[in-house]
Amino acid sequence: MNVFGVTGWKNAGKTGLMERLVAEITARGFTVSTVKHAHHAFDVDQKGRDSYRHRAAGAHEVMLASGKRVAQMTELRETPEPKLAELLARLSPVDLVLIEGYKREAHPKIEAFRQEAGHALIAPGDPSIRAVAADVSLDLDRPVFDLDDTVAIADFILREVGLLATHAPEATGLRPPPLKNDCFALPPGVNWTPVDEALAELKERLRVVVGQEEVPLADAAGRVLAEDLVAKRSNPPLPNTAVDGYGFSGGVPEGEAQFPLIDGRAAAGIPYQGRVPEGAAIRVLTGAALPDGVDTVVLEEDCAIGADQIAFHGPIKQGANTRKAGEDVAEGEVALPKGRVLTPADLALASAIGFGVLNVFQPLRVGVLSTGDELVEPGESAGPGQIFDANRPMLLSAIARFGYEAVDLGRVKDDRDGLRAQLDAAAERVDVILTSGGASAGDEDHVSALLRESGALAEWRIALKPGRPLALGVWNGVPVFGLPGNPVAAFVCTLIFARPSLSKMAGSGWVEPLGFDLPAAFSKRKKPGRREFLRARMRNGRAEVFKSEGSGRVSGLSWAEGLVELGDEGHEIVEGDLVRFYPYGSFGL
Ligand SMILES: Nc1nc2c(c(=O)[nH]1)N[C@H]1C(S)=C(S)[C@@H](COP(=O)(O)OP(=O)(O)OC[C@H]3O[C@@H](n4cnc5c(N)ncnc54)[C@H](O)[C@@H]3O)O[C@H]1N2
Ligand code: MOO
Repeated sequence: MNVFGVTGWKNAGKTGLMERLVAEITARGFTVSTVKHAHHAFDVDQKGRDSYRHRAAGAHEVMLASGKRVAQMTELRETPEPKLAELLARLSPVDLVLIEGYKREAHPKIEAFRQEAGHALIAPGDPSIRAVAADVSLDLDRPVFDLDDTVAIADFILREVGLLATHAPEATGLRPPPLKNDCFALPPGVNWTPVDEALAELKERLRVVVGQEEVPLADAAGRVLAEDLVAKRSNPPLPNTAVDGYGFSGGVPEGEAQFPLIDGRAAAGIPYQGRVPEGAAIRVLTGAALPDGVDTVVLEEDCAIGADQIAFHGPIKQGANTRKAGEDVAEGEVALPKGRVLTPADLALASAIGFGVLNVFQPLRVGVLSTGDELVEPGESAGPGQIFDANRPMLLSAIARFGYEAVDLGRVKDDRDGLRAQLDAAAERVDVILTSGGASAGDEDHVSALLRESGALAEWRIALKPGRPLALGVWNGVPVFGLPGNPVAAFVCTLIFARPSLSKMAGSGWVEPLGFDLPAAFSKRKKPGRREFLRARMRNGRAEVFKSEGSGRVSGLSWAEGLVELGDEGHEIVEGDLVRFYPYGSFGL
């Protein structure tokens, strides 16, 4: 049963909060029960009443019933107070049990807090307190709600116990709270952030931003498991035969062997009901559950088969040609971990262990927006100073390849109000926004300016080529990756920074590309202090790089089949030296 507590000191507003929560949550269509811990000698009965007299006379339990309600009182007398778990077990099933008091029990709770009551907060020393409902603002490592904001508190509790996903009227699913504004803030004083440091910051600060939903198994390929998949059933469920042949009990020594055949057979899905006597054999077909009295099978090709007996040459080991129950997966075993991106083979496994529906994360919706006065749509007519939007189709298709829902947010001019309106609208529709252009600090770099204005920008100047200016911010709770405008820089930043970040936000955890070392087919001198990615491809076992490193040269991205990474330190690469190559496929493309 889902359980959530309301705790707090005396006069902190617990009972009022309980009352409002019960009203709010039942109004949303859930059934709610409550448990309250009271002081020692509480009594709901009154002296002189019939029920009181029954008790006083020594009854163990007194049940009082009418057409409207039933009350059951248990006199504990000398027996110890029942534990909370025992009390919960007595309640009829409901969607949620709210518990008032029971501070020391480990169930998740919200703490009610009123400043004027004059007590210290319990939350800092008690991890079971998941949030605080207070009449003042507090600086805490947990969510703090206004004590009177019953709607938000109810949302929080329902989300915590997993009820928002299935019952929310909008059916938007279980949605975690938005990311905090400061989630991309860089430590003060940092100017050029090394790539690894930037990645470590993102890995540390980002978390899952999507809700959960249930989907039929057949539609689950590519989706992200939202919980460990625990085998409901062993695979195989019963010991069975791996071949078509004849089953009997025990091993057979070297030499000729004969077994009388009994009537009947065992086939997959059609078990043999009786017991096979010791010394006799029975016809079995691949996949059939082993009948009682059978633990070994001889292949039919190895047998001479008569009307009522078989003969073959031993030896045959006991257990030969059979599969043990659960030899593949045992019931209760975690077959696939939470966060797994489901493959076709995983669907076979999930089905084999008893699942028809899977609890997955809702798809991450990633919006892509291009910025720049100079941009026109691909294929349209372009003036002399105009260029075709190359980034948007590239980024949208990369997002789709990563397995997310790519949302085309179009183009926006270098105009702050227009961009603001676009971001506002986008934040309603998507979980993450990727913009390109306007990320550095020029007069027309409105993305960084706006994010700065919203107070949630970290302009990361990354020690990276290409892709130096990366503006990270949070717009109305939605993370924004302000990618550089140059297509090569936008692409590299997407693969190196956005991809693992998106994976973490989508529930599939931080991912790292798998590269390998190849002898260079080029030579190059590189200064220390920043990492470089070169457009590259593998030919004849060596890494070739594109003839130019220009960050606007789209043709090189297309020519390449991957990236060569040159580390932060200085390099003097000559042909034949090993360099690290990452095929595009290792980035999920
Ligand atoms: N004074 C400085 N100038 C620049 C710096 C710097 O540090 N100081 N950094 C340079 C680097 S490195 C890059 S990368 C770019 C990134 O600048 P922005 O993100 O502000 O991008 P824009 O200026 O808007 O555009 C740069 C370039 O890319 C073209 N572009 C933009 N969007 C698209 C698109 N959707 N499709 C195709 N091409 C696009 C745009 O026309 C520009 O040519 O800043 C350098 N400058
Ligand atoms: O990021 Mo810029 O493209 O390094 O040239």
